[in-house]
Amino acid sequence: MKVTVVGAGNVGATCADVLAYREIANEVVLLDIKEGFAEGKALDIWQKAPINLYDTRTVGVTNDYSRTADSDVVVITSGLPRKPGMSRDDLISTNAGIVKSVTESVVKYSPNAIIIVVSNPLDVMTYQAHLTSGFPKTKVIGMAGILDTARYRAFLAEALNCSPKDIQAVLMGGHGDTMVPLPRYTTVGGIPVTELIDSDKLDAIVERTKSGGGELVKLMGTSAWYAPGSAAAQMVEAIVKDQRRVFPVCIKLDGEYGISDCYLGVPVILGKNGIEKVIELQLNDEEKALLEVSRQKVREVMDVLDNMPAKA
Ligand SMILES: NC(=O)C1=CN([C@@H]2O[C@H](COP(=O)(O)OP(=O)(O)OC[C@H]3O[C@@H](n4cnc5c(N)ncnc54)[C@H](O)[C@@H]3O)[C@@H](O)[C@H]2O)C=CC1
Ligand SMILES: O=C([O-])CC(=O)C(=O)O
Repeated sequence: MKVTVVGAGNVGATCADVLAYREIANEVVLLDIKEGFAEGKALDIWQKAPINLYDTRTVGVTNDYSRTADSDVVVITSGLPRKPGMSRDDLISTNAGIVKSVTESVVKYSPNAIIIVVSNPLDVMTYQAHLTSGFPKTKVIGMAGILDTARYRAFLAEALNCSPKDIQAVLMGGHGDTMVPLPRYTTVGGIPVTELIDSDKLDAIVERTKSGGGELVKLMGTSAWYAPGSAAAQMVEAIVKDQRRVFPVCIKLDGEYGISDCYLGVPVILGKNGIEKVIELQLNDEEKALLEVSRQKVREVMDVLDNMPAKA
């Protein structure tokens, strides 16, 4: 299996590293526009192989897409990260052009790839890549839900003083402050979380999750990369090993949840064909209302893209 990661910055290099040391792919091509940058990162990851004992080949290239030819999966992380004081949506004018040009080059050389978008604003950059690629919607998907649920699970594990491994959760909606964590679908070793924690504490964790990306931007001056890079690698793994994992993933909705023509995170089964199935939960009225707020927010940013020149 061959995987390309576009963008050798913080998230892209972390993703490539996880793909390599966990031997998720046979070959990982890391590509960046900055001369020598991806070559250096890929060489560094390769030089770690004798220490960490893996044999995935990592190759770095500067903008040479011919080297990415026939990739099974392509992860797009190229684009600006936000700085303190910015929202993810503020990145749209720069990142839409980057995601568009990268997608054009990717599809030229890997017409059968599954594309995982990471660049922000995530839901709308998934829209951009879907539009530009012309691929079926099951093969152009966005990474956010695994990261957002991981943050939620990590916060819960801390509050309950238990292993994060035992916390199962699902979250829906856009990758922004209107995301919809779902306590009703959260369990700890099979026990409903609501039986283990006060509702005030749970509400505080839900709120912290929603602004989890911003918390890290404030601390570091740029956005997170360890958990995002690992989350993208986990999606690649589900696809290349046809694991049929159940994850929240951003896709285009066409009637599911009563929503059409919008890119949002929903639980899916992820396997060798990309999205194998969208899982439709029986949301209650409160959850439906929260999802509708999130849909409206993403739709507003999709409209911004729709009004940008040459979006397709
Ligand atoms: N979906 C999610 O949950 C997350 C999304 N992100 C997003 O991922 C993106 C990358 O973040 P970082 O890796 O921290 O940024 P970074 O600045 O460390 O890396 C971005 C890389 O993209 C490269 N690049 C720019 N234009 C390019 C082009 N046309 N072709 C190839 N490479 C190009 C840059 O040279 C740079 O090396 C940002 O948009 C960020 O907001 C970050 C974390 C989580
Ligand atoms: O917060 C950001 O800008 C990056 C991101 O999407 C995240 O870490 O959730």
